[in-house]
Amino acid sequence: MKLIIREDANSASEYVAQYIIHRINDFEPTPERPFVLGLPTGSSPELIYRHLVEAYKNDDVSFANVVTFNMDEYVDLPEEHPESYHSFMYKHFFSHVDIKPANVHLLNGNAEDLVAECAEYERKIKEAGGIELFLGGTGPDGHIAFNEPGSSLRSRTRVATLAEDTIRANSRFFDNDISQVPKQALSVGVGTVMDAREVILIITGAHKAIALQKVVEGSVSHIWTASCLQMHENAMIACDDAATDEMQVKTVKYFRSIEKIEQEQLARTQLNSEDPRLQQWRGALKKLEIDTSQKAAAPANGEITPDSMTSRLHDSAIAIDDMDKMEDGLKLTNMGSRVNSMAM
Ligand SMILES: N[C@@H]1[C@@H](O)[C@H](O)[C@@H](COP(=O)(O)O)O[C@@H]1O
Repeated sequence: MKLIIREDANSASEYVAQYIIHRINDFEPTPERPFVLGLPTGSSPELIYRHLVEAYKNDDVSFANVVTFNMDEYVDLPEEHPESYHSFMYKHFFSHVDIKPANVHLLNGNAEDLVAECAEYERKIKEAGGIELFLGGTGPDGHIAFNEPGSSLRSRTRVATLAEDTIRANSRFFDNDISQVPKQALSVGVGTVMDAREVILIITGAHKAIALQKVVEGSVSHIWTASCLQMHENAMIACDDAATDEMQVKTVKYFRSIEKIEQEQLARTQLNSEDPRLQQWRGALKKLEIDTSQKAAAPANGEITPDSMTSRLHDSAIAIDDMDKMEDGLKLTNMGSRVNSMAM
């Protein structure tokens, strides 16, 4: 599992949005081979949707060949209700991008036969070739989708009953009136999420700190269902500083160091592949010869001073055959300043 930590919710969300954009663009989806994206609702992903919409408006990404499957929907709440997940998705995302309505999939919490609706949803996911990337959030009790504490880690799409904590947390969307919050929902299962080829969770805010700690540092458990990610081979959690409040400093440092090393490696790879001047420098270095016969004699007292080192460097005649043909900035004497300017 990867843990990406950013200063605040906005930068964590921006990171996730950029990541999704790269994944879609690299995939080069077509109508025959669409990118299949799993999507969540909730306040945490709102900022991600805002960044995705902005990127679409800037022509950085298209959703024309993206197929989506949402995680969950309340049971018995009319689709047009402002707090239904149908309304949420159109309000924050679908209405603002070029996604084709036929490519959007949301569970129907008003279906006559809810069990058949769930089975059909699983069938459609399979028919679409499985989910390439499932984006999710988590509740303060560590649930993923509506897989409340105690849900089987192999569960599939089904009717789920909301836990007291979730009803209380979601009452903020229903005039803080617990009695208005639906008590059941249709939800993809933990197993459905785990089948995705990649899973990303966004977890932000100090109120999610215990959940994040349990999910990352605790054991895999059906009580904190998002901990299932520990068993996924391609999972990432993006969080803000506040959400790491309950984690061990050692864990936070470790995940930060992984990201730092990856960034350094990436910068090096980009430098190698993109800068033709570096290739030129490499080619020249291969021809580097050191003529030790011309080295200055060691001082009688054997002491090596900065002065004697400088003269040795000159005398030892580092020869680069085509040095004259190189751009000035690439000559060894000038490399120090170049490396900094090329590194980022
Ligand atoms: N079923 C949804 C979850 O999928 C979501 O992750 C959670 C967190 O929501 P928020 O981001 O608003 O805290 O809310 C609901 O319970």
